[in-house]
Amino acid sequence: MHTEHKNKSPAPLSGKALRIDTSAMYTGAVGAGGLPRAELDGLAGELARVHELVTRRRQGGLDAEYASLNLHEELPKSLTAIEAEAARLRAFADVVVIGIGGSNLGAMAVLQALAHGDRKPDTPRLHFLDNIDPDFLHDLLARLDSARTAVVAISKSGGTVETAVQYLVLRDWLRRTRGPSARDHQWIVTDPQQGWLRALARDEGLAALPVPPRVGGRYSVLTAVGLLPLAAAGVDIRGLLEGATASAARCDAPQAGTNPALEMAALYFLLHTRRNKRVSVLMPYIHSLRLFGDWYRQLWAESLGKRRADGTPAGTLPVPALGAVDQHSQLQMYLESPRDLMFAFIALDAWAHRIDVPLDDASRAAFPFLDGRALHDVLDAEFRATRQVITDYGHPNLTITLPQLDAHVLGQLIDLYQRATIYAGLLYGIDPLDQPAVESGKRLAIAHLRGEAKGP
Ligand SMILES: O=P(O)(O)OC[C@H]1O[C@H](O)[C@H](O)[C@@H](O)[C@@H]1O
Repeated sequence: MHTEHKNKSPAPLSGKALRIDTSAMYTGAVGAGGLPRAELDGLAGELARVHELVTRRRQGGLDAEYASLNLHEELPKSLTAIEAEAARLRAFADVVVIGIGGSNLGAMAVLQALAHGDRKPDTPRLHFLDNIDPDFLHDLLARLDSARTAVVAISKSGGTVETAVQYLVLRDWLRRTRGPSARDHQWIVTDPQQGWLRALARDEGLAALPVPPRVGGRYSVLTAVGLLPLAAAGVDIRGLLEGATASAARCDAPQAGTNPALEMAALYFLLHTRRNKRVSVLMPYIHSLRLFGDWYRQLWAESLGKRRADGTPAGTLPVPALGAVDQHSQLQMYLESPRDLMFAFIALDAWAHRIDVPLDDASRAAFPFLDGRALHDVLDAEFRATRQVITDYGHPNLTITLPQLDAHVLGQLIDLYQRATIYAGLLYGIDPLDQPAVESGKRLAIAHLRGEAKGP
């Protein structure tokens, strides 16, 4: 498979590692709203316990309870199969990817981050369908030529109703327009044994890839769920997994000082439970990480938004934001209204392109401070200024700096957040892998469709 990654010699891992600066999470930087370092030190025993739990629960590869933490080791075995299906998808001009929540947020985030919405040569256009919107779907179908369109239905459970209904519409469209060859335009990614989509793939002999049974949707971007559409779009999926591998190795220690995922989890947990910081804003200063915020929101919210054994709520409300855009939208409230916020910024060291601000005499007179500056200088100044005022207002914050934006670094970022989320769940004493409350809503929606629901 052609990938950028294979065409260049891999950079040394250390040079490509993302950096995490947590200094502004502490009282020294933000005053009473932050943590004294001693409080983190006081959690050392608890962190060692949680680390031990994770180590135990991830033993056994894909059969482990925490199989999602083993994907960087296990998925390389499946890459040949994933890449073979991706190569077949690349014969199409358009690929409609149907899936919702964990079954599409990761792929959308990675694609936006690495392709900026552009299409690489010889790759299909990807169209993601998650929400049900008859008008949107109507217009999409009106634009597509079924002869040149493939459909990929992705659902871990294989029965999510939003995904099922839209897949049925697309399948019907393919059957009406392509007849018996409609089959050759369909791909399924789902549980290897169970669910409606798996039975269908079996009965109709459709191309299908498995999602490891013990990997839940929001932890599945590094399985065929994310990797198949991403590989079809020409994303360096091996680079993603290598980045996750580097992060996993880095996040293996039982102490916060040498395990960034454990440290992040501990700081969020302590700031929530001891300083009442109930909202965690993720604010990249990288436009193409906008959808990464949506992926983070599901990961954090569904994993941690639960009741603890003593009845108190676990988890902070994840709020995705985007610099510099949200300086002009949310910053006022961040600064002056609630006192219950903490922030994670994501910044970038090396942009792929330099664009200078071209000044003539009149514009130089209006903006003398822009003389000799490039666009990234402007963004960087805004990032530093915003972080400074947020710090001055007493909000704890950390900064993750990406050396560059490529598949390897993104793989690190994904792994870091997945690990931190699981550690945080265990610190709260809840199960970071389930989502029981969501299931009751699903059951009720079905009752409404059956006409059996009692509510309004
Ligand atoms: O992948 P699926 O089984 O279709 O599930 C899609 C989504 O459905 C549910 O609402 C769950 O709460 C999510 O965690 C999941 O990602």
